Amino acid sequence: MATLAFTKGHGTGNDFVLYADPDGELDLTPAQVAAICDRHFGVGADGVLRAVRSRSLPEGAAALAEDPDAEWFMDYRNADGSIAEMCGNGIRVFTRFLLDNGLADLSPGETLAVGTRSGVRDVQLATNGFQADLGRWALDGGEPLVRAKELPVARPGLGINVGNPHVVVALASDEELESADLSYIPVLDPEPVDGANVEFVVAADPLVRDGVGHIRMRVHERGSGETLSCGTGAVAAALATRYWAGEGAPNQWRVDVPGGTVGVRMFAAEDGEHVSLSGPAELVFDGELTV
Ligand SMILES: N[C@@H](CCC[C@H](N)C(=O)O)C(=O)O
Repeated sequence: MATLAFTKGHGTGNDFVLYADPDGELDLTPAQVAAICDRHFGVGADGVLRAVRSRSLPEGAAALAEDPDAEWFMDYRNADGSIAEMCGNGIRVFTRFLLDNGLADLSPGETLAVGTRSGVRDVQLATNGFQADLGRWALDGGEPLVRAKELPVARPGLGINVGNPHVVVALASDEELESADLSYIPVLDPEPVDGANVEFVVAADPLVRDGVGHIRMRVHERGSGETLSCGTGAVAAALATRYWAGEGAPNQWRVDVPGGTVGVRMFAAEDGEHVSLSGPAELVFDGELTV
């Protein structure tokens, strides 16, 4: 038995249990993660974020090779204990956790390099919290049909990879968005080998105002179920909507999710187009667990 000092935090309602494990001594099992995330018998969360020094875990070697400044690695687990490559809301909450615990510094205009399983991601302070450069993205995963409970017909989705896999589906109205029952896992046909997070999106009316695109979204996350927000999902949803809107569609987006609002921006970088995500990050309380 060990004592685990943890912090509960969230980004637009996507909530996490965070703990510092600088030397990589407390790698929770999938069953332990699932027990901690259980909303009735545990702390309750959509996932667990372990702050571990990149030099202290095998995946950290690739992060340090990519950027020697990536001292900290965000070891992310979904609520069911499964590993995911990336978490867009998580990286902002992770950064807040590092800063508030004196484990890292970040001044305006500076960048904090964070190791993740999808590569090193650069985080900066932003007016609404933090902004993370999620790097390159790809139309990847085809166009599976998506069936969700309470939606009358199957819809074509669009597969997008932003470090982790997503399928984005356009719905016709807010009524459709609200009536979808996401307590059931959406059925994808064909089913991606590694599964996918599924985003249901409705365009605001007007879609673009003052050069900023505006959409509303709900999500069913792989390994966590319906959540109040998914940062990488918001990024995938904005990318898919821009793709569907065609030429002239904006590179800046506001994405409303049940837990709040995040911002998405597409921009040119040396190695091609990158996409960034901005939004709030809050730490709510500290506690101790016996694991
Ligand atoms: N909530 C996250 C995404 C977490 C990982 C996802 N469930 C997966 O399995 O890929 C976000 O804010 O991006």
